Amino acid sequence: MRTCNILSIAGSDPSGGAGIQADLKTFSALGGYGMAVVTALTAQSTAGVAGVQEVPAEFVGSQLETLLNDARVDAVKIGMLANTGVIRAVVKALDAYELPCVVLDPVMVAKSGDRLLSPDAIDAVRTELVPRADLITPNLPEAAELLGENERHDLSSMREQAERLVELGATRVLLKGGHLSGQSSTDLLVTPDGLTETFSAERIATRNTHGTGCTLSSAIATLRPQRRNFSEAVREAKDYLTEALRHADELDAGRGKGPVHHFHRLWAAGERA
Ligand SMILES: Nc1ncnc2c1ncn2[C@@H]1O[C@H](COP(=O)(O)OP(=O)(O)OP(=O)(O)O)[C@@H](O)[C@H]1O
Ligand SMILES: Cc1ncc(CO)c(N)n1
Repeated sequence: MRTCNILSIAGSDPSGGAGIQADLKTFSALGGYGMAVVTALTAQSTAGVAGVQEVPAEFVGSQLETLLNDARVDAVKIGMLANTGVIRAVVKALDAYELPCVVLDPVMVAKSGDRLLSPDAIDAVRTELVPRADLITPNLPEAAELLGENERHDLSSMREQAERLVELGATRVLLKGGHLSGQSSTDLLVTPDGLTETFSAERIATRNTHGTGCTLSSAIATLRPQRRNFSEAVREAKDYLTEALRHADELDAGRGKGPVHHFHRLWAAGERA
């Protein structure tokens, strides 16, 4: 099978734990070929975000047009978009090039608490981007923001919120439970036929969870074209993330909330030997 091209449209995280850096590592680790359109530079470490320099929307559009006039793309992962202008440039490209397998991580706030999306851009995410995605992967605060509701922390309310996000126009919703507490870390997938599937993994006892959301959405985007359906891709993406979390404490990438450990599965398993 030919190698899949996976495009990340996201912000840069110099610490390598989140954003395009995490996305590209994930694409490679799972056998994809990574491409990246940068929407914003952040001055960021494991300790937090010191500043954001947004890429002008026209230049995001120019990056997309230049790339997509040349390259075939099998799946897209969308992360930090910063503002409404950038969202519109991305929407334009999604429509013009009819991009397949769009996984939208509606990034709003970093784990450190710093804002990565202007509050006045939430409406454009909700009305223009959510309906164009094949899958959205909000965490609990992002789901609440998109719905204009309070944040909920129990599985039955999560299911109701995921269903309301489908009513809002999302094709599929993976509502992530990383912000819950307990022995396991559970995410809920609601599909277009209204079915809910639960994905549970052992909760790894580590403070190094920087970029878990970026890693999960990128893993799903990489695996979906290589698997039969989203359900299989999500299951395997979560296994990959849990393994990356299990090895996170082996890294020494800063003194704050460190990144998860991406490693090349094919090489690690000796399959290329
Ligand atoms: N300690 C943990 N052990 C196992 N899985 C975890 C843990 N923390 C988060 N996860 C999983 O990581 C994925 C991302 O969830 P989370 O809700 O933390 O995303 P996020 O807040 O968008 O992440 P970020 O903003 O750091 O990119 C989910 O599949 C969640 O279940
Ligand atoms: C650039 C970037 N994208 C996404 C996240 C999500 O945590 C982050 N911290 N930084």
